[in-house]
Amino acid sequence: MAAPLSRLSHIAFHVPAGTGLVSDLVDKFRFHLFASRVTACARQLALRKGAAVFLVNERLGEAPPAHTFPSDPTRPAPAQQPPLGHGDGEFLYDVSPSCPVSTASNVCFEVQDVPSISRRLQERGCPLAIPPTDVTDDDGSVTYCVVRSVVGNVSHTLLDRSRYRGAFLAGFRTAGDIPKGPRDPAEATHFDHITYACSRGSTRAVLDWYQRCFGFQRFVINRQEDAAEGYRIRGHGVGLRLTAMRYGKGSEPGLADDCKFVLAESLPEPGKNQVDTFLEQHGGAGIQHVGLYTADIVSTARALAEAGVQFVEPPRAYYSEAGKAEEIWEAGQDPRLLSQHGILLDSELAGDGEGGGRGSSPRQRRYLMQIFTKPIFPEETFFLELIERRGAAGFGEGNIRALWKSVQAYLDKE
Ligand SMILES: O=C(O)C(=O)Cc1ccc(O)cc1
Repeated sequence: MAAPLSRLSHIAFHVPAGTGLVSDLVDKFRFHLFASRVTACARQLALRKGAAVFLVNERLGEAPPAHTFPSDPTRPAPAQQPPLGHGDGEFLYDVSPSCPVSTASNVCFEVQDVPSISRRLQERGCPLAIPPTDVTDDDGSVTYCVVRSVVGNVSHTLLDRSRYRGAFLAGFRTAGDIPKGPRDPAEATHFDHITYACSRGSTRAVLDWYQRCFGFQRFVINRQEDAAEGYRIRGHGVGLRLTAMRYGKGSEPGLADDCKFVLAESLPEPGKNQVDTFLEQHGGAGIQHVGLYTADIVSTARALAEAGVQFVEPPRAYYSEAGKAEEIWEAGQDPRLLSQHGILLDSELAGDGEGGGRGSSPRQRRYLMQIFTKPIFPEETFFLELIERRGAAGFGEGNIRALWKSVQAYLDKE
């Protein structure tokens, strides 16, 4: 049996110190800092928005080799004593990704039994980057291990925090204020999906690895999808193969236990290509973007834009394309409002894709709305997305083409 995952815990970034990611997440994306760990060589900050948690790992100064820290007397003493069970030289609960640029490189899952999962992974030929390790502080203990995936620099930390009472993980201190007051207009509730930019021809191996190791199941994201080839979108400058998988059973779209994984591979087409641009500038495959779920995309997009988040602009013709305004009205939305904020809408009739059919009448329109930020690092690599699903579990061709064109326009300008 593959190793069962209970739920997504957080997604970790690795960035050089002083990149401004933490201040952007707090000031622009309205995440709340809630836990921190600082040593002489690393700063680790945990930020939350609803159930979506990012851990930002910043390397401070020169890093000691893993095996000499923390006992090497020639190294400066850590500012905050690392707790027992320190697995890696710099970053607790993670390995340093070999990546020359800022990157989102760890998707961390909660599991029930780390030692038994570690054994199963090793039996399946997956060597562990960090073997089962206990970390203890005054609030209890956490057990974790780290496995490197077959996608570029992506690792997975698997952790059990059932014996931990603190705000985040053992070794971290509580930081920041719990937000009070009225509902946040910039609300987002959880991670909807994580999209990997994969190298050409690697999709099958990635699917097989996640299925073998963690029991992920492929799911169909669009009716036009081919069982063997995935969902191919080609022509008019777009060349993309999408394939999706999930680790849970799949629930109603919009629930927090339903984070999906999307594999994006480029197909040969003339012109610049956002997946290949990512691979080039990131130095290999990795997490290209993360979709943050919101129940009210218009308010969230408005509040984030007012706070300084930069979104890519949809192609000028998007809202005036034949039938687009009608499609938006039929979905119960206002095309003027969506165009004002640059939000894309794609609808499907029941029967398209695989998800969302439960409880909907046979001709009911299901749809999703999306908006994409510009890359958040200096390179054209990682970006964030806001997504609101109204019954649609997959991804529509219209939005993907529009996103592709807007990103291309943005890349061409750079
Ligand atoms: O629409 C989404 O959020 C996807 O995840 C599909 C996708 C994946 C990669 C791209 O470069 C563009 C679109």
